[in-house]
Amino acid sequence: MMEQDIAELYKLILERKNNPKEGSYTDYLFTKGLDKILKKVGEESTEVIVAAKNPSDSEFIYEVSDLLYHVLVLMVDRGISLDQIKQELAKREGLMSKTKDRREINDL
Ligand SMILES: N=c1c2ncn([C@@H]3O[C@H](COP(=O)(O)OP(=O)(O)OP(=O)(O)O)[C@@H](O)[C@H]3O)c2ncn1[C@@H]1O[C@H](COP(=O)(O)O)[C@@H](O)[C@H]1O
Repeated sequence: MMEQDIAELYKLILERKNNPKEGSYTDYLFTKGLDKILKKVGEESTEVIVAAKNPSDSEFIYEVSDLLYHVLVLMVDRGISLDQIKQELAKREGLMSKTKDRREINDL
């Protein structure tokens, strides 16, 4: 479900990139360009770090959502798809399980 929602948001952001919509914040970011998007990713990352130290779950969830959105905007701007991230993670899954097996062998 979560994966689907993120894919839907990615698609909508991509749609904004391809068909700019007046008044859209996403469009504003694409118009400002990469440096502005990077600044937002930096700011939102800091806000996640601050919120993580605060006991309020709702603030943390809010800031993670902001960061996630801005990272998706960055990916679209750089022309990177969700599938490319999935492939990288899947590759690691294979590598990690091999590393784990090796560790288990060394532990014998
Ligand atoms: N998920 C988001 C989302 N998360 C955060 N934001 C915006 O990110 C901004 C973060 O707030 P800040 O105070 O840090 O920034 P700001 O002062 O508004 O603006 P800056 O000048 O600092 O960039 C807010 O304006 C939020 O509206 C988002 N804007 C859009 N979306 C989704 O993106 C899709 C496309 O929406 P439009 O951009 O409206 O077309 C829709 O599904 C939206 O729900």
